[in-house]
Amino acid sequence: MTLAIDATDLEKDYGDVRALDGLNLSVEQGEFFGLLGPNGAGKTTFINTLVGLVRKTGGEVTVFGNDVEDEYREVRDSIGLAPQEFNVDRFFPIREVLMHKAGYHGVSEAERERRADEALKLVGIYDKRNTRFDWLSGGMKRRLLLARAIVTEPNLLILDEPTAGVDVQLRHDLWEVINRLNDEGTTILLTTHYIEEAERLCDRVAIMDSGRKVTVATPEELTERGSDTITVELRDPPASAPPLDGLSEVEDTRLEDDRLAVRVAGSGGRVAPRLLNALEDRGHEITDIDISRTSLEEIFVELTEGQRGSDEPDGDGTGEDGTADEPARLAGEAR
Ligand SMILES: Nc1ncnc2c1ncn2[C@@H]1O[C@H](COP(=O)(O)OP(=O)(O)OP(=O)(O)O)[C@@H](O)[C@H]1O
Repeated sequence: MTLAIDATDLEKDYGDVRALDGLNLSVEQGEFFGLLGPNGAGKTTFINTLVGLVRKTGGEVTVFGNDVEDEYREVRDSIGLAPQEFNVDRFFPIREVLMHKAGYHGVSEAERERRADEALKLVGIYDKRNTRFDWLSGGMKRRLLLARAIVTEPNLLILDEPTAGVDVQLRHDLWEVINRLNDEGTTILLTTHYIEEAERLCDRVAIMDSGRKVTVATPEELTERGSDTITVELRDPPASAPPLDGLSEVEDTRLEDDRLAVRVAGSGGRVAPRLLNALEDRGHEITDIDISRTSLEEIFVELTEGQRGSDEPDGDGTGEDGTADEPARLAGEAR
């Protein structure tokens, strides 16, 4: 099957700044694909290259087999984009904004109205249909961006930080809508700094840094790459940590009072039974056990931290859009 997105050795220079540095990335049709990376990794540049807002410097990229520059029209008609920035005609009632958008992509007049109403209902702002954009609340503006992206019924929906700065309820509402579209067959490309979002929604994620792909994997595969810590409480703790030579996964053991913390490569759940057996064989009585997993967030930091320090922080404790940084956001965003 033709790939939804296929980028080969993609490059983009903005003067001296190399935003995409030989990016190779492919997204299957029907996938829910996450694009993660610290600020300045090149995510928005990649998206803008797909939709024709940025001209690539080198390499190739196709969307459903169409070259993004030579077959610009076909590509643009197949994509719905909800951008990071609010770039909407501020003075028009939002229903008209959606109808203009549908009209631009060749949707008939009667159909435009139906599509606009359907999209507004889907994102939950139909009662605001006659309100102009700049009179909407921040959360409603995010909903509108999604409505505008889906009004053309695109095969590929691109969401550039769709939930930046929105409250938990709205985030969940948006996830529901996006998930439903994906279930119905729409390919989704999502960039986000919320790790929970990527973990929950995405079939696969690519981690980008400095214009390159660091890795592509399912969220589960990524967390498997980390270390888990098994903490065991012992009734009569020994003076020092017991040797665990038979367990090849063990990376480190620490004894603090009656608690033995054992760091293991991969899944702690898989190692725990053998660890308990080994300890019992040595005569230790176990009174409690706890397994803590490495989070995807920690893996992300590990994979991208080599690049830290190359960007200046934005200095005022807010992201680009002025929304407050939150602890759950990924490294890079909260710097
Ligand atoms: N129009 C532009 N002119 C010059 N440099 C640019 C332009 N747009 C982006 N850049 C630079 O290109 C690099 C990649 O930026 P990009 O916005 O693609 O990153 P990003 O991964 O989307 O970041 P964020 O997570 O902050 O949105 C950065 O160094 C940025 O400063």
